[in-house]
Amino acid sequence: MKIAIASDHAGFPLKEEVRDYVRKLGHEVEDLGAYNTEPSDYPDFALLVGKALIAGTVERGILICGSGVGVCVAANKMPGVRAGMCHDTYSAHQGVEHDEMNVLVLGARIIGSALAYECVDAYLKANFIASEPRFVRRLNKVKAIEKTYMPDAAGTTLAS
Ligand SMILES: O=C[C@H](O)[C@H](O)[C@H](O)COP(=O)(O)O
Repeated sequence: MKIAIASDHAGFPLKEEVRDYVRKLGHEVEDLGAYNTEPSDYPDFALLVGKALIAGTVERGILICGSGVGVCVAANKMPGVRAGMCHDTYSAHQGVEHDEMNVLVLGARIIGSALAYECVDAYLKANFIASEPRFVRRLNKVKAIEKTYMPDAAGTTLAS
């Protein structure tokens, strides 16, 4: 798969490790920064990953900040982006299988790299279970909310 990864300064050390790990798994990774620990603003990086998803240049995203909260909130402001903060492997695969999560969010000040790798593994191996009507019904409801409250974004959302 093609994956976009980005972090702010707080997420930078973990982002470097996760990026290398994802490449080792055989995926193509687009590293959208940050490129050092100089103080930066997490929305800038959430925006870059969201834009790559919306443009269709990547299939999935990974975002990292200090807690994970900031990039998660910011990414979910973009149509078609379904970001979930997962610090356990169950959420990391279930979020894709049930909710078609397309951005995995990690908090670099919360988890260590070993658990982060396992979460990334679970996330990247998982697929949305489109044959399950209840998951599709719920996802369509999420999309309907998006359409209602982001009407100006109609047409810019991701194809699912
Ligand atoms: O949710 C926000 C993120 O965790 C940021 O990474 C965090 O606020 C950065 O904190 P500081 O500017 O104190 O390094």
